[in-house]
Amino acid sequence: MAYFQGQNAGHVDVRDGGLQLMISETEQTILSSCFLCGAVELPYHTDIEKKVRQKTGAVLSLVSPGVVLENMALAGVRVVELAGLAPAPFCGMILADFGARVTRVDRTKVAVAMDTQARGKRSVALDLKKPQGVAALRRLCVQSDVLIEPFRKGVMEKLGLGPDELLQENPRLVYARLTGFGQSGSYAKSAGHDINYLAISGLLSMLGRSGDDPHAPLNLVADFAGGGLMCALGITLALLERHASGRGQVIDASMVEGAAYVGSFVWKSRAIGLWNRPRGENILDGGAPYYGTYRTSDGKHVAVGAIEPQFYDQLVQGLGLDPATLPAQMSFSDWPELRRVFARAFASRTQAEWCQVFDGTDACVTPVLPLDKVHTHPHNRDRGSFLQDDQGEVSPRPAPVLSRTPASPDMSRDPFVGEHTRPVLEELGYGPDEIQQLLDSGAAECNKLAARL
Ligand SMILES: C[C@H](CCC[C@@H](C)[C@H]1CC[C@H]2[C@@H]3[C@H](O)C[C@@H]4C[C@H](O)CC[C@]4(C)[C@H]3C[C@H](O)[C@]12C)C(=O)SCCNC(=O)CCNC(=O)[C@H](O)C(C)(C)COP(=O)(O)OP(=O)(O)OC[C@H]1O[C@@H](n2cnc3c(N)ncnc32)[C@H](O)[C@@H]1OP(=O)(O)O
Repeated sequence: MAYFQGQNAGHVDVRDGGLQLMISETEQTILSSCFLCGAVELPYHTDIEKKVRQKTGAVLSLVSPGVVLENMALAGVRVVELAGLAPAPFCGMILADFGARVTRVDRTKVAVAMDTQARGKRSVALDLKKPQGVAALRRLCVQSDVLIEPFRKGVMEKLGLGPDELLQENPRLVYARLTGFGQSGSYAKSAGHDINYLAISGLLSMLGRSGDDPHAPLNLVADFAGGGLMCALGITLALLERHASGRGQVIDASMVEGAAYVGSFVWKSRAIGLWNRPRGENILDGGAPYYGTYRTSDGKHVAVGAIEPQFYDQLVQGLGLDPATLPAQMSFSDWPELRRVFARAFASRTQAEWCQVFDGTDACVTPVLPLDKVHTHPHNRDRGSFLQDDQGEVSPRPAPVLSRTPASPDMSRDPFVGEHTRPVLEELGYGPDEIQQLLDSGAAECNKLAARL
């Protein structure tokens, strides 16, 4: 534990292998591994935080008289994310939020990155159809802990970048393959998107209103819950296991299976009769009048989840209804009538008025908030559940919150394609002439932020 008592730090510079803190005229070097372990007391300085976080994934927190440098959970983990569509970028963002250094490999000759989940990442542009581009990626993977590849089965093998090759060169590599259908099976080489994977998982057949066709909930379940998030879990598990074995492994992350796994409750609760009615007529799929949404007099909505009798009683009371005049809560055949009674009641007041009635009770009634209102709702505001980045964009904070080493997402602007090609190639040991040759051949591309005219 290195202390610098009471100094007003000049600034910090992070070099490979340690932190160099220039304090007034004295330069102090804190030798530590890249995996900054433990805590280091440092005098607080405004720009230290951003530099240290961006370079090491460690987070500074202000304590008197200095700051404590705590690693984020994934500090020191080096991730290569091959640019793909929504799921892989989400996986990369999760890892970056929790301290990993994520380098996204973009295609060259691409004006704008498709990655809208790019915070905290670096971007290198390599043409993997050129041998030098493949060679650069191989060198990057040798010096990395994780590779996330978002392509259909067989693409990486065609490029000579399959698991056999890369794990041969780096046996510690966690090689994550995020696909829709997995690395085997008759659909393995087929194109698809979230809704296709959700359909094959079985879950889509359960989603939708009574009498309507199956309806996918955005592209949340297969792409994100069963895809990017499940892949991040697999990577974390493999990294944990590597501490014991010292070896990497291949992760076959199929979004069909990830979505189905997320939905295990549906399979596991059929025996208790939770899903034995047609789609949209069960308790949790929109069938029950006490588990759904209702329009209020101002055209907004409230969500009702009053399942248990003791909560249902508070719902009825808050609505000002006489229980004696209502059919039994679990009388399936009376659910349409009960829904009409609730709908009439909710339509008599505004959303805000119903919040005054139900906030603080156990009636399980909450306002349906639009995206641009969630961060100002008192509950979310008090917890800081949504963040505003340097560009003013609001988005969810990383979850879950770790008490001692919480995620600290980088709130600066997203990288543009090829922004970090040169520094990354230098880190890999390429000299100026070699880098120039890569650029001249088109195997790599460096881009600078276009001047704002
Ligand atoms: C529902 C979601 C989809 C969300 C995506 C949307 C957010 C966006 C989709 C379309 C966008 C809009 C559109 O682009 C038009 C506008 C453009 C404008 O600029 C912005 C606004 C737009 C409206 C734009 C807005 C949005 O961005 C969109 C709406 C999902 O379900 S995503 C999940 C998809 N599935 C998977 O990820 C499973 C695994 N992957 C696959 O199965 C396949 O990759 C996939 C997705 C089927 C695509 O197949 P494809 O044939 O295209 O590729 P692959 O077979 O994987 O092969 C990759 C080839 O690329 C080569 N390659 C890769 N990296 C490099 C490199 N650095 N250099 C050179 N070459 C490279 C690789 O070698 C492969 O080449 P080959 O084909 O020759 O082997």
